[in-house]
Amino acid sequence: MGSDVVINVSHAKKYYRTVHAVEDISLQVRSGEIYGFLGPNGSGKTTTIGMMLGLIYPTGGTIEIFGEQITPMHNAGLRRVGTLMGSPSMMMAYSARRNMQMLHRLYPEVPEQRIDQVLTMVGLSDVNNRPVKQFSTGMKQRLGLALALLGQPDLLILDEPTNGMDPVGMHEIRLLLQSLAKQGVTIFISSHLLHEMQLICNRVAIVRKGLVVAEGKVEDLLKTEHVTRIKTRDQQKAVQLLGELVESQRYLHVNGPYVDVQSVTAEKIIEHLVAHSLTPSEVFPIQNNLENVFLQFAQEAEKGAETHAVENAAVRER
Ligand SMILES: Nc1ncnc2c1ncn2[C@@H]1O[C@H](COP(=O)(O)OP(=O)(O)OP(=O)(O)O)[C@@H](O)[C@H]1O
Repeated sequence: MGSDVVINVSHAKKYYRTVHAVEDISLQVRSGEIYGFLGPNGSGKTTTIGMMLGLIYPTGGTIEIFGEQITPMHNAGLRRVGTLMGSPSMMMAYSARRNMQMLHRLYPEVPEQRIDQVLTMVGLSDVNNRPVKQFSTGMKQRLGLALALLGQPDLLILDEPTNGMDPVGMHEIRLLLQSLAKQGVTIFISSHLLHEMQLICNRVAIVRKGLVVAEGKVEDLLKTEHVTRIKTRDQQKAVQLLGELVESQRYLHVNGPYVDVQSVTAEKIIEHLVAHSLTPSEVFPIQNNLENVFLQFAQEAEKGAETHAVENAAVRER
């Protein structure tokens, strides 16, 4: 393992009786990265983070943070980690500042002025004396982030930190995370908001049903063939015709009134549709996004599973 690897998850697995929450997840996060752990609800993100934080016993695999193995019995590697997971625990009747002061007792080595510094960083300095019970969900998330930052962590592990935030709040948190990364803090962040994460992450793992379906630098994952977005008066017919053009159905995505087509030139698309009397009303190139990447890999995995099932059935019939 390279010395700059901060998180090393190797074949992590978690089964709850018949539920395979995490099937097989491996990933490595390097120092100074903003690493996105992305996937839809129920794909195993929180369970994986629970294992990373030594809260859940893995069924299999290993997890190392700062080179130290993490299990519920061994969590020394978490000394340099700040976390935000679910609803952060805080005293609702107390102010944000008082909550920070209480946590500060656990960090005697951290100077007291860090409290103000962190409250300013998360944009809560103006309301720091208001009781937390008056805070909106987004403000509570900010305070959760402030609590996570108090101990000057080298690594932040955040589970859906922008939950309940409006677009302005999300933007501010994005800027904050980027500035922390610039200061050398490594950030591991889970989210189902692929568009949002595309804007800040250096690398991502996209998970689905407890498996990593795509992993790598965001720019590499997006660097696929160009995508053309088209609109016609008969979407069903367009999908059928375009299906004849593309090598695989995974290159076709229906997006509201549009169909996104990958791996075929706009000229070919127009020619084919016009030849079948379906002149498109709109044709324009779009920037690929992580959502398309996810859909593409998800369809591939689905197809793989179907083929597997058909093959198994064929074997059973023999
Ligand atoms: N303690 C548990 N017992 C049984 N099943 C569980 C348990 N915890 C999670 N699961 C199941 O494991 C799967 C993965 O859940 P997990 O919460 O890790 O996903 P997630 O990607 O974080 O989703 P979300 O964003 O909705 O929290 C889900 O099907 C969930 O119902």
